[in-house]
This record gives sequence, C-alpha cells and structure tokens, in this order.
Amino acid sequence: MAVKMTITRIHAREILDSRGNPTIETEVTVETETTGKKSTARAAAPSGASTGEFEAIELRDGGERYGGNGVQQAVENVNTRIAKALIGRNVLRQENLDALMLELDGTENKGSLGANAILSVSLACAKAAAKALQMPLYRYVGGVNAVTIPVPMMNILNGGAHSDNNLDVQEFMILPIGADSITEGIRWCAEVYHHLKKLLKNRGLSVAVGDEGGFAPNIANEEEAIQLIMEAITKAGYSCGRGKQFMISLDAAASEWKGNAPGEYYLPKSGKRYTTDELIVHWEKMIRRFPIYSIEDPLDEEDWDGWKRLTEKVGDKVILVGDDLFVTNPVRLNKGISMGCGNAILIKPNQIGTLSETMEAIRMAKEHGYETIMSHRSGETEDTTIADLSVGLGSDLIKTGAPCRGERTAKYNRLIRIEES
Ligand SMILES: O=C(O)[C@@H](CO)OP(=O)(O)O
Ligand SMILES: [Mg+2]
Repeated sequence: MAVKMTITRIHAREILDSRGNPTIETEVTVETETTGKKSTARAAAPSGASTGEFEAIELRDGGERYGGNGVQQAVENVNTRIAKALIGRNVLRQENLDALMLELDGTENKGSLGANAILSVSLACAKAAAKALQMPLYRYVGGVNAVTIPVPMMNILNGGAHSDNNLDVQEFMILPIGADSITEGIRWCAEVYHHLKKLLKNRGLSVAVGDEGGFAPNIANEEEAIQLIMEAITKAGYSCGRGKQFMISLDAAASEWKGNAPGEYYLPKSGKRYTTDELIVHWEKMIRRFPIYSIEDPLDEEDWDGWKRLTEKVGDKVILVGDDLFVTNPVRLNKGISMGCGNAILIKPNQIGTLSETMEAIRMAKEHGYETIMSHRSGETEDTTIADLSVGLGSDLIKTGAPCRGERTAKYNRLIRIEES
C-alpha cells in the first residue's frame, strides 16, 4: 500500500533577503494519513545579482513599493493558484507536484507563476515530506546514495557585480582540497580568511565585505588579488597548488562583460577590451601562472563557440564551470555536452525553479562526467536547503560564500552537522 502524506496547507509570505530585498518564503503542511500527524516546513527563494539571461523568471511586482522589487504577486500566486492545485495531493510525489506547477504556469520560463514562487513551494514540499518521514532532507532526496560531503569553495574576495568598487572578476574562492573532512576544510578556509583580513589591513586596504561576505578591497588587478590570497594561505600555514592543501577558483561572470557585438568583451571596471580569442589567451596565461582549480563563466553565456574552443584548449587542465551558460537547465546543458562546452555545471535551484528539474540537470551532468557544484545566490536567506541538496544529490563541490555573514555560515554550519551525523 502506498504511503500517503497529504498536503493540507500552503502559505507564502514576503520576507527579506541578505541584501535587504524582499523575497518569497512558503510553508507547506502535510498530514500523514495513517497517524493524522501534521508536519510543517518552509523554504525561501534566493536571488541573484549577476543573473543569467536564460534563467527562469523571478517575478517582481514593479511599482513603487520596495523600489519595484516586491514579491506580492508571487506570494499571491502561491496562496491562490498553486495552493488550489496542490492541496489534497500526496507530498511524496515530488515529480508530480512539480509537473503540476509547470502545467499551471504554462510558459517556457515560468513567467506566469514566477520561478521564485514555484521554487519556494517545490522545496518546501520536499522538506515537509522529509519531516513527516522523520528523516533529514539530504537522506530524503538522496536515499542510500547520500554518502559524500562536497568540498567547499569559499569566496573570500568579491568583485564584479557583488561590489561597486574594485575588480572585474566577480569571485575569488579558496578550495581546501587537501582537507580530510568538511569540518576541517571549513576551519582551514576561515583561518585563511582571517589572515587575508590582516594582510589587507597591513596594506591600508579596506576590509569591508561584498554581498557574499568576501572582502572587497580596491586592488589594482586580478593577479594581485590572487597573489594576496596565496600569501594569506601561506601565512595561515598551508600550502597552495595542485596536490597540495589549497587551490584557487575564480568566477569571472563574463556574461557581465558584454561588448558592442557578440565575441567582444568590455570589462567595465578596468576598461579593458578583449575579443573571444584574446580572452581565451588571457585565461590560458592565468592557468599557467596560478594554481587555478576552476574558472566559472570564463566567457559569455551566448559564446558557445568560444566555450568549445576554450574547453578544447584547457579542459584537461582546469575545470570550466557553466553558470550563466547552463542556468541549471537540462536543455542548455544538453547543448553544451553535445558541443563540448565546459566540464562542470553550477547548480542553482532558483535558476530553473523546481527540485525535479534541478535533479534532472545533476543526473545529466553526472552521466556525462561533468562536475557538479551546488551554489547559493548573492542574495540569500538563512534557509539551508542547498547544504542538504549538495549531500543528497552528491555534488562534488559547494559554493556558498565567505565564512562570515549568517546567511552564508548557516549553510556551512549545516554541513558540519550533517558530517557529524
Ligand atoms: O554568479 C554566481 O555564481 C552567483 C553566486 O555566487 O552570483 P549571483 O547570485 O549574483 O548570480
Ligand atoms: Mg557565477
């Protein structure tokens, strides 16, 4: 006999994210048929700043309230249209629930209900199901396969769209690849973070932080930023390089560098211009010079041919991560796989809008040998769902910001607890 856990209540509200912008949070209550016991769980949608052009639509109200950023329409969509369609359904049928919301939305990009509305319901349903079954979320989504903890990629220096002042590259991350556990890896990263702070202070540079908690000093260029980070790693007593304790990852977020025409790049802060081929040469040099584990969005989201050429040239030396390129979308990932673009995918559930499609993207990536990196957004809440998903869905890595700011540490701390369990 199939177990039935019926959705009895769905309620959304508008809350604040870490940038002080409104976002949507949804609560789902389910009743276990055999016992009559009720379980409630909630999930919130995060929000990006350097959003990919091909992401599912995040519904915002427009108008004057919250400068147009309100999500009252998305809240209304959950409390009326989605609630009506899902109440009475079995919460254990996640795929079915997600498919129902897609059907109800009826658009290609979830622009009718809003991907933020849909995601908050999709994740809250999974969390409520896990709670009703008295299991942690990672176990519910991963079953017996949930046995590995990802390596953290900590963004300790912010640039690009995440800070107004300094560098064109958006994120400078450290990876404790030599750590034996995530608890140890997180500690190493936090130690490096504090040494970087000291180094910056000693040089009279600002230690104010960007959106993801990394420092945002006025540094002249990317090379200097990486050198500083490597110095902080050494000062903290660790080694840096392939096969050593730490490696470095970058998120160029090059879709923010659109030039006048396709194949042309303009870096807004330094004022530099590149063609696709010049940028490829630039990345080849950077990889030769520094211990770089991965580069995310090294090229624009529409520069498929450039991605293919770059992957052919350096794909055996470095991980090339598609964020804006793939937008967690199985259709775009499929195109990238068949063309040979990149060798890893960033997984952001809110780029696609449902848990089922997120799982599909991960399944496809794994099947084709692409690394998977679970990721936060630059606008986050204290919701820790992605920590559980990273374990449950077997992500190789997780990027969720600096070891400071509560919305970031909430995820790292959750991973420490999962590891202990
Ligand atoms: O580009 C990214 O990878 C993300 C998260 O770090 O930034 P945003 O959420 O602003 O898109
Ligand atoms: Mg990115």
